[in-house]
Amino acid sequence: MSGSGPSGEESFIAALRALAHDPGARGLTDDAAVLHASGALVATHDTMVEGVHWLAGQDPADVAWKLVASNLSDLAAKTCRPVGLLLSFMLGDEAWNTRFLAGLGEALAAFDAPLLGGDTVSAPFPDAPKVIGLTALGQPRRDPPPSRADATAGQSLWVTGRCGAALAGFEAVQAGSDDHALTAPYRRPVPRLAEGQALAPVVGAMMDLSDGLLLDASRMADASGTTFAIETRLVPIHPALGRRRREALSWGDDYELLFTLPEGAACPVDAARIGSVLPRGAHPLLLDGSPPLAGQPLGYRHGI
Ligand SMILES: Nc1ncnc2c1ncn2[C@@H]1O[C@H](COP(=O)(O)OP(=O)(O)O)[C@@H](O)[C@H]1O
Ligand SMILES: Cc1ncc(C[n+]2csc(CCOP(=O)(O)OP(=O)(O)O)c2C)c(N)n1
Ligand SMILES: [Mg+2]
Repeated sequence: MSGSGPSGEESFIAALRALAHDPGARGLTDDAAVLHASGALVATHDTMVEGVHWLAGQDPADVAWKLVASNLSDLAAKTCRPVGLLLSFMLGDEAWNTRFLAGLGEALAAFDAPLLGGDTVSAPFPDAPKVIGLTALGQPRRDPPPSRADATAGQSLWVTGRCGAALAGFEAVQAGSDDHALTAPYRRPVPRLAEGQALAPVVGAMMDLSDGLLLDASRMADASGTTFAIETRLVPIHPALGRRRREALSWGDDYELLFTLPEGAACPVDAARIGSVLPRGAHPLLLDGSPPLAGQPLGYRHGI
């Protein structure tokens, strides 16, 4: 250590040590973590950017929670239990770092996810927009785990939860609401880990939603070379979005599971049947029998 007291980086890593109990983390004192894997490992990474994924004034504890939850949602879609997380963190002021650590600790405990390591860097100037990332590793219940490409004609199409819950929460946060039940789906989404694992024996294709049901469904249809016929009235919608169904289906940030089941198979988790898989036609999606109107966004896409 140079200088007198600990740096922001050293203080932050010291605080992280209290959250990194897994022996593989080596007390966050080594160059790298060590995993003893038997069988397949699933790996995913998601980045979050201030102003893109969260509002500047939000509680950093919620930001930490959502970073963990959005990554674990990808693991859930591959039927995994989490076996390790690696955090990429940009330091803020002391209060920001402290609240982030609090939310991180809550999420690690809630989802039984071991923190194994990561990296901590300074911001280039005070109040620079933050960029944070997380890598998540998981062990799937099934090998190979389900893919986005595993949908076949004749299967039924299902989704967990209610679309539009995150948009309703986002608008409430923007409006300064302190209604925690309304804002929670945006601030603190809960990854469908138990559902993903319970679906392992029976599921066909599976993916997690993040960019909006319509865009993600069209990606799954494309990946599997099929067409998805969705009956939009069957999609559960958050009551606050009752009159804005199309937005609820395309805004995104609802970390739910979209999956297919063999025709006639019973669904082992709480989910809604929203349509069926057809042989590939001219379009990836049919909504109530017709392709979506051109020019209306299907979901959230970066860089446009
Ligand atoms: N910068 C990158 N480097 C390597 N692979 C990437 C990068 N960005 C995205 N991918 C890969 O592209 C695929 C689609 O990514 P994405 O749309 O972000 O998936 P998800 O919605 O599940 O996070 C994934 O396999 C992901 O790993
Ligand atoms: C401040 C703010 N504005 C807008 C949104 C909406 N939004 C931003 S990114 C995104 C989609 C999910 O993020 P992405 O990086 O595409 O996740 P991935 O698909 O890689 O899991 C949504 C719905 C938000 N979450 N927060
Ligand atoms: Mg991604």
